[in-house]
Amino acid sequence: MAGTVSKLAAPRPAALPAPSSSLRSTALAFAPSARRFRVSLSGRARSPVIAMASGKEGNGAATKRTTLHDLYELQGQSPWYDNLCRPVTDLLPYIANGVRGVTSNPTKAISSSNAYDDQFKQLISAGKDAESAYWELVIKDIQDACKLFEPIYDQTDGADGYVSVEVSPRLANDTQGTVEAAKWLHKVVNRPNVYIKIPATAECVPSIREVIANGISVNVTLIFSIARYEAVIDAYLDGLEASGLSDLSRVTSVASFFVSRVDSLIDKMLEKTGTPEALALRGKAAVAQAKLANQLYLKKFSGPRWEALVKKGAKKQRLLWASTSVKNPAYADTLYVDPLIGPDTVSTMPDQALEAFIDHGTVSRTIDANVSEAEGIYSALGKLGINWDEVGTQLELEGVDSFKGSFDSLLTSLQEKGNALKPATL
Ligand SMILES: O=C[C@H](O)COP(=O)(O)O
Repeated sequence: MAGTVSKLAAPRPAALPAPSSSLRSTALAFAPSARRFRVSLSGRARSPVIAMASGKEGNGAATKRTTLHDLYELQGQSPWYDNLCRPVTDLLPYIANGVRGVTSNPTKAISSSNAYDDQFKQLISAGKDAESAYWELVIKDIQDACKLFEPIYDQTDGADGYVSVEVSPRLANDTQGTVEAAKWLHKVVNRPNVYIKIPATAECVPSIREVIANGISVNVTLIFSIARYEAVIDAYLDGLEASGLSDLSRVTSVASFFVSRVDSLIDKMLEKTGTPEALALRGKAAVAQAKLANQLYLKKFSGPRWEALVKKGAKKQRLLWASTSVKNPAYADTLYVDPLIGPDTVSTMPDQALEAFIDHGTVSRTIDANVSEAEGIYSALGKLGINWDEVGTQLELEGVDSFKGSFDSLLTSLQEKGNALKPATL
């Protein structure tokens, strides 16, 4: 059973094109009852969706229309897939089922799969060191994925159909290093629909401004608080203004606001407080803050300053909901998707969230519903001692540390693997 479309759903905006028929021809019949994740030949956990896409269970039937198509066509929200790994052609059925962009985590992809082994061996044999080899593996995936999403990018005149790749997490506190890395990555990937991912750390907010000013499209990641989100929007606006470009239509950006991690941390704090009032607010902080972020977006992308940029073709920096998979099994599995639906937004979902939404998500405009309730929750949490800026700082530190940690450990393991290969191959 596909998810239901709300009777209140707005009519499809005329400007939004239907999914490409060529993309939709890929066979996939989603089976909501097929909950088991399988292990593919590459060793990576695959969802039933992917298994069918590989042809092992596909029946060659026409693509089934899903709630993902409704999400975009009825509500103007772009569903993206929060997972990019080899073979990149595994993305085709996702695209056919309504996915319109992809966020990547190369460290996770490479460390959990043996599909990179052959290219890695070739690179080491050719004399590359482990870190150069890492970037070549990443760049190949990103270029291949960009090609798959190019039709969406073209159909939407550069508004959608992006593939996002991060600069080295080791640079998360290095303003100029991040600028140089972003320029390099943009140049070597050399695709119009790549987003260079830069973290919203205090040090990298100026990098965002600089990279945008250089005409490079950016996915700003690791945003956890309203205060930092406002600084990110300002960096985007400043960068557009500083660019000197007469046509701003090809410099775009998404602001990745992390959702579930906010609840994970605040829930713990509320449990520590332990009062009935505190306990009643568990599972409510993340969505409330996200709704308020959207209010800020509406305010900042309006008025004379923004209108002057629109005259030069500027596109709004869309809010992208990240960290959308539910961490507390007691919560509804679409908790971080259903209440955050609205126009000109993106929701990037890993397999579990994507499948839950296809199966029983509700397509209805929710992002600007119950805003005063969200304000009430935000302020009640403040009165209970939750300091939103401190929550943002803690989550940012944890996020940066975790990305750096996995990057470092992958590079160590690639170095060991490379050293082990050398005697046999050189
Ligand atoms: O979209 C964001 C990242 O993939 C992180 O998600 P996560 O908070 O579920 O780890």
